[in-house]
Amino acid sequence: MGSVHEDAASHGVGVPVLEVRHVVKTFSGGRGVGHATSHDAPRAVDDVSFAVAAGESLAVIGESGSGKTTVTRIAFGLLSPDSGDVLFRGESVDATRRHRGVPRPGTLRHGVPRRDVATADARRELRLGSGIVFQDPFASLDPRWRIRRSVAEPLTARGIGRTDALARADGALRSVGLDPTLFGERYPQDLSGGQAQRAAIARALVTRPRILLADEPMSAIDVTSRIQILDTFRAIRAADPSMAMVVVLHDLGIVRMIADRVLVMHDGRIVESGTVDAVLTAPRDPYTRTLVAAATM
Ligand SMILES: Nc1ncnc2c1ncn2[C@@H]1O[C@H](COP(=O)(O)OP(=O)(O)OP(=O)(O)O)[C@@H](O)[C@H]1O
Repeated sequence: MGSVHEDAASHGVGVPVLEVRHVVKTFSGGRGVGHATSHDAPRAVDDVSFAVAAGESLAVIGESGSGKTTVTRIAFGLLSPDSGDVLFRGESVDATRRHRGVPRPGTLRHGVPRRDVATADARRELRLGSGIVFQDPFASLDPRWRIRRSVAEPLTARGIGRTDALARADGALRSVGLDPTLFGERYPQDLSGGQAQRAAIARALVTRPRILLADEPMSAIDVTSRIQILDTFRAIRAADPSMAMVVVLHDLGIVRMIADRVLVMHDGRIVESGTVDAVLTAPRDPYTRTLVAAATM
């Protein structure tokens, strides 16, 4: 494979956990009706490539509407790209579209191109091997369920027995600083925003994912609880140094505290990427300079 993105190559060892290659996404109401309306809409994501290595924490920053949520949703299999590919642990997740109509000799198995079988497997692996934390913690916690049950649910959904799953849920709650005897039996509405976000993180971690996505995990949380969320992210990285993280953020101070590397997006493209130190202390791109200057005002 000669086309591994330079970020992955420069970062070093082995196959990246997650790799995004030349991803393009346009949102358009007019697609599929025979008009060329999709050409009129700007690309929400425009030829974006990046890779995340095991143990690495990558921050994605950029102004509102720059494409951060769209590209990370594509990377984590929540949305399909128009073109490009996503690889989870070296296996293509989005190859079906790219290779459709170009069956290579010997790729048929029971009438299904083998590529499609591999892609379906890779999609499943991505789903099982990733954890996702959203901006609003209450969106990922069922209001009818006690916290312990919500945290255990990704395990019971994978066929793990209830007793085992609840014991592991208690462990996950402890790992985010929530005492399971105090919080496990509560309902989400009886938690503060910060506590609920930590419970949502516990739910994302309970399956021991290889990679965690957090999309603006602190923006719906009051300022005092943000410190606890920040500490939680640091603690979970320390507890599992091989887990990779992708965090969409807008606060550059937080980027410094929890990320190793940063991607800066602008109008659907990556305008700059590198180590947090390099990008935030000596930004090369004019747009990044504006962001950094605004943050230090
Ligand atoms: N479902 C959708 N339908 C139409 N347009 C969309 C949809 N989702 C996103 N967009 C558009 O795509 C572009 C990128 O949006 P995206 O949410 O990825 O940006 P963002 O950088 O995450 O912004 P924010 O920081 O405000 O969350 C924006 O112009 C947005 O309006």
